[in-house]
Parts: sequence; C-alpha cells; structure tokens
Amino acid sequence: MSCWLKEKGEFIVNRQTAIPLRERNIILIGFMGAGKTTIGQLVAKKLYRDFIDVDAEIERRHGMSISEIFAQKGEAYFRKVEREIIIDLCTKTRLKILSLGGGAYLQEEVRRACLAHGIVFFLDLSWDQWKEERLPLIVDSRPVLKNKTLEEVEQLFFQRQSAYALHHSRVVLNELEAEQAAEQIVGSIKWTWDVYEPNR
Ligand SMILES: Nc1ncnc2c1ncn2[C@@H]1O[C@H](COP(=O)(O)OP(=O)(O)OP(=O)(O)O)[C@@H](O)[C@H]1O
Ligand SMILES: O=C(O)C1=C[C@@H](O)[C@@H](O)[C@H](O)C1
Ligand SMILES: [Mg+2]
Repeated sequence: MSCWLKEKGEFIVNRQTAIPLRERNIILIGFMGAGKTTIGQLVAKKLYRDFIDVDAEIERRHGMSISEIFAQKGEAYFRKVEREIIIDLCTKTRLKILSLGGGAYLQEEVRRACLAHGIVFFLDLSWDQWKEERLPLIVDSRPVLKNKTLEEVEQLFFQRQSAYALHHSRVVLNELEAEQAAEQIVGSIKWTWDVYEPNR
C-alpha cells in the first residue's frame, strides 16, 4: 500500500481512494467527552466548511435524544444506525468536518470507511485528565456511563485505545484549549494540502 507520510503530525494518508486530499472529509475520533463536537465546530468555522456531528444527526433523524434511543430501542439499534450514517457520509459527501460519537470507531466497518475516504484525527486525552475534568461534565448525558463504576469506565477507556490508534494524525489535548486544538488540526491539514497537493 502506498502512503503519504507526514512525520511531524504522524500523518499517513491512504492513496487508494481517488478523492483529492483537499476534498476529503476531516473526521474527529476519540473517547466520549474528549472534545470532538466542540473542536469539530471550531475547525469547520476556520476552514469555512459544514460541520456534521453524527450524534446530533442521529438525534435529528429520530426526534429523540441519544439517551432516549438507548433506553427505548437499545444500544445495538443505535450502533447500527450510527454505522450506516457514517458509512453514508464517508462515501457520499466531501468537504465536511465530521465528529463521531465516542463509540462509533469501535466498529470495523466504520474505521474502514473513515480511513479510506476521509482524514482521521484522533483527539487524545489522558485518563487522569479525562477523569478529573471531563467526566463531571458528561456523566449525566452519556448513557454508556450510566450504572458503571469508575473502574469499569477506566477499563472501557483503555479497551478503546487500540481502535483509536488506527488514525491518520493525533492531537494530544492534555494542555490544549479547544481553540488551540482546532488551530493545530487546521495547521496540520493545510501543511498536508500544500505539500501533497500544491497548485490546487
Ligand atoms: N479542550 C477542551 N478543554 C476543556 N474543556 C473542553 C475541551 N473540549 C471540550 N471541552 C468540554 O468537554 C465537554 C465534552 O465535550 P464534547 O461534547 O465536545 O466531547 P465529545 O468528544 O464530542 O463527546 P462524545 O463522544 O460524547 O460526543 C463539553 O462540556 C466541552 O465544553
Ligand atoms: O462512547 C460512546 O459509546 C458514546 C458516545 C457518545 O458520543 C454517543 O454516541 C453515545 O452516548 C455513545
Ligand atoms: Mg460529541
């Protein structure tokens, strides 16, 4: 498989797809509460692109919150809808900024579609920081956290890392404000466009 490699940003882009880099969707992945929705909105604004939050899109289509979908239809149903929407967005849209839900990337078909058609940024936050700063902000709104002990959530956090490791570029969030993280993503993407697709 031939690749582009940007060492500075650990940037590896698969060339199998014919979509020019500048047109590919930019896809944010990472654990729940890492900041995919917040940072995705900022990236979209900076690049003058449309932003799609997959969780919000699922809520919009169902007229229900994610918590209601989990409670009334079950997690398996949610995962199926989530997978179908992401594959659809990956294969039928371009030039978007997509924020995935925290568990979406655990599905192999989702990973394959994202890596083949988009440019995938992993928003990486340490467990300690997540536990101290993000958990209190999201604990009541994420059904996956419901009825779990802190030890179980920690286990989930580390179990998921091997899926998130399959990305094109990583942003270490620990000391970054959302605005700074967005700037870093935009800088990295523009660098890649200029180097690999000059004169476009
Ligand atoms: N860089 C940051 N610094 C501090 N707080 C942040 C940062 N990014 C996001 N937050 C806050 O963390 C909370 C979760 O952020 P957000 O909803 O963007 O996460 P997410 O990754 O989209 O989560 P999910 O996977 O559940 O959709 C929000 O209250 C947001 O304001
Ligand atoms: O990490 C997860 O499994 C989830 C994260 C949220 O974004 C939502 O997609 C939902 O609450 C499930
Ligand atoms: Mg989100």
